[in-house]
Amino acid sequence: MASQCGDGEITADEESPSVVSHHAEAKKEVPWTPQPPFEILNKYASHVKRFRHGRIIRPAPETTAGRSPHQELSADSILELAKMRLLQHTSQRCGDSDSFKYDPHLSSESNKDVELTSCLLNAAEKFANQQFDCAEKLLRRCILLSSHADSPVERVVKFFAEAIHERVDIERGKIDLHKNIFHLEDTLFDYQPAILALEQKLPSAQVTQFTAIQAVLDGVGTARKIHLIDFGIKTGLHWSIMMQGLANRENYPLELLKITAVGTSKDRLDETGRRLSSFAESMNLPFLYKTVVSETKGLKKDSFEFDPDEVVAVYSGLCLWSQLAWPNQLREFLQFVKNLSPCVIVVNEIEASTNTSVFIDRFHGALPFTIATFDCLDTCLKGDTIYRKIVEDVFFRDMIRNIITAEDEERTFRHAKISFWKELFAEFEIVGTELSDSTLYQARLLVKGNAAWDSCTLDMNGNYMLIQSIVTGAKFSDDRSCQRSEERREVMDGSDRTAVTETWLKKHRLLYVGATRHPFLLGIRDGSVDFASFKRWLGQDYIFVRAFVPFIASLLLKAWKESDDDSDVDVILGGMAALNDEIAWFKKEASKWGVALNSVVPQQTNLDYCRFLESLTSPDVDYTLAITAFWVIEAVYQESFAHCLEDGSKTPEELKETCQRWGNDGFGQYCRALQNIANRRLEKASDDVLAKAEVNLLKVLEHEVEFWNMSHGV
Ligand SMILES: Cc1ncc(CO)c(N)n1
Repeated sequence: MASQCGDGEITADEESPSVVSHHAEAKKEVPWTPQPPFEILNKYASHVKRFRHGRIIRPAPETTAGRSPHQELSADSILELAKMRLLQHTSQRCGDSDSFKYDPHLSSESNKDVELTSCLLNAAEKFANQQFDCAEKLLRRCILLSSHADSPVERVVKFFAEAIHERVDIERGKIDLHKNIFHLEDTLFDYQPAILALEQKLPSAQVTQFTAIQAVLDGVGTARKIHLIDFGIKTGLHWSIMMQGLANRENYPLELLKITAVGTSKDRLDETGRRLSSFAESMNLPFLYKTVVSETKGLKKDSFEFDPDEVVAVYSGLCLWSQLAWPNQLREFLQFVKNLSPCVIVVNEIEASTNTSVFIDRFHGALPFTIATFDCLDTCLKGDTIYRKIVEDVFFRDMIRNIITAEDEERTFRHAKISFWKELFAEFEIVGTELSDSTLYQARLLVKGNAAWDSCTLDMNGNYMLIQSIVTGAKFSDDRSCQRSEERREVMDGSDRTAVTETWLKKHRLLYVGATRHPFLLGIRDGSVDFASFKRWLGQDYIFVRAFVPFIASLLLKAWKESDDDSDVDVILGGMAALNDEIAWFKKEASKWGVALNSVVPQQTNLDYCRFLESLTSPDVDYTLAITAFWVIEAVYQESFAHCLEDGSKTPEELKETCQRWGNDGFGQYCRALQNIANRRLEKASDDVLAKAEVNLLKVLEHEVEFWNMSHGV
C-alpha cells in the first residue's frame, strides 16, 4: 500500500479535468478493511515534508533574517505572515498587484500563498466594511491567482474568494439569497469511499476513533450485553475496530453487542448494518443491528428497543454541530440522550468558532481551521487525490459557502468552542469524566509514533481531549463527556489472575500493536525498508543487547534467591546463553553491513531504555516485576519479527536472518515459558506489585515504540 502514495506517482488529479469524473470513479467500491493504527500510518510516512516544515520552520513573522533561501512555509506560518503583511501595508488596497513584495527567502510557492492569503484577508475586511467594489476587485484577483489551485492554501483561498464573491452579488441584489440546502447524510453516503479514505488516513480521525472506542470500552466495562446508540454512524468503521477489541474479551464473554443507528435514510443505515453484521459474523461476535429512521429532532424513546440487562453507551461523532442553528432543539436532544441513562456518552466535535452572526468573526473562525484541514488532507490523502478532491470540493466547498453566504437558520454549518460545549453539557449535569490512563497513553503514542503526525498535539482541557493541528486556533477536538452509572473496577479474582498477562495485553492492545506492528517493521515486511534505518537499528540494538546482559544476570540472581520453582533459573539461563550467541551474531552482521560497532554512539532513546533496564537490576526490585518486564521485552521482538516472516511477507533476503533470530518458533516457545513464569508470579503478587508490574509493561511497550521510532528515523 505504501506505493499508493509514492512520490513519483501520476495522480488521477493530473489526468482528469473534471470533478464529475472523479466522483464517478470514487463511487466505486473500495475494500472495507479496518486496520491497526500503525499500518495506516505507515502508508503516508513518506509524505511528511509539509508537516515537518510546519514543525521545524516556525518563522518569526516580523523578520526573515536567518532563514535559508527559498523556504517552503507551513500553512499556519503562511496565515501568520499574511496577517502581518496586511497590518504592515495598510496602504496597499484594492488588488494593487505591484504593492506585494516577494520575500526573497521564501520559495515562489510560499510567496504566492502569502500574497493570496493576504489578498483574501483584505477582501473579507473590505466586504465586512461594505466596500463592495474594492472587495470585488480583490476577490477577482484571488480567484485568478488561485485558478490552478496547486497548494492547499490556494484551494482554500479559492473557495473562500468564490463564496465571498457570491455574497457580494447577494448584497448587491444581483442574485437571491441562495437556498443552501445541503444534505450531509446524503453526501457522506454518496461519497462513502472518500469518507472511508478520510477516516482511515486523517490523524485527527484516527486518534478520535481510537480514543472514542477506548472510552466506550472503558465505559461499558465488563458488561456482557452492550447496547451502543450511534447518532451519525456514517460508515460504521469505528465499531468494527471496537468489535476487534470485544472479540478478545475472554474473561467476560460477550453475550450481545447491539448497535442502534439513528439516521434519516433507512437504505443507508441498512447498508452500514450489512457491513457491520458481516464483520461481526466473521469474528463470531453475537451481534444485533437496529435502526431508528428519524431526524434527531423529536426522537421517541419507544422507537428504541431496550433490554433491562444491557448497558447503554451513546456515541455522537461529528453530529451535534448540525443542531447548533437550533439551540432549543439541541437542548431537547441532549435531554433525550440523558434520559436513555447511558453509562457513557462519547462526543466528538470539531472545535472552531463559526457560530456567530458577525460575518468577519465567522470568517476568521473558519479560515484557519479550513487551512489546517486542507493541509492535512494534502499530506494524508496524497496517494488518493480523487478522494481529497471530493472531500474538498463537495464537503468543504459547501461548508465554506454556507458559512460565508448564508445567514440565520440557513447557516447550518456551525462550529463552537469547547467552553460552549462544556457549559451546555453542564446544564444537563453531564460532566466530563477522566479518560483512562491507557486511553491517553495510546492516543499520545499514536500521535507520537509517526512523523506525518508531527503537526498534531494532544491536550487536555479538563477532561476533554483536544487534538490540535498546527494552525493556531484550529482544533480538532475529541470532546467526550461521559457519565457513569457505576464505578467500574477491574475485578481480578483468583480464577482471572491465572491469565494476568493476557488480560493486560488485551487491555493495552493498541499499544501492543503499536510496538509490534510499527512502520519500521511493516517496512521490513513489505520490502520498502530503508537499509540505512536497518543499519541504524543494528548498531543501536547491539548497544542495547550489551546492556541486556547485566539485566539478565541480575534477574538470574533474583530467580535463584526468590523463585519458588527451580525451572525458572533454567529458562533464564537459556536466555542468557542465547545472548552470548546473539552478541557474536551482531558483530558478524554489522561487518556484513559495514557498520562499525565500536564507533556507534548510543542515541538518547537507547540510553533511556538502558537506564530503565538498569533500574530493574536493583536488589530492591521484586523478582516478579523484573521477570514480567523481561517477558515483555522478549515477546515484543518475537511477535514483531515473526510477523515479518508470515505468509505474504516480502521481507528482503538480506533481512530474513535477522527476522529468524527473534521470529523463530524456538524463540516463541522461550517467550511463552517466560510468560508462564510471569503469570505464575503475578497470580500470587500483592496489589502493589501487580500495579507496578502493569506500569512496567506499559513502560517497556513505550520504550519499544520509541526504539523503533529512533531506528526508523522519526
Ligand atoms: C530494543 C530491544 N528490545 C528487545 C530485544 C529482545 O532481545 C532487543 N534485542 N532489543
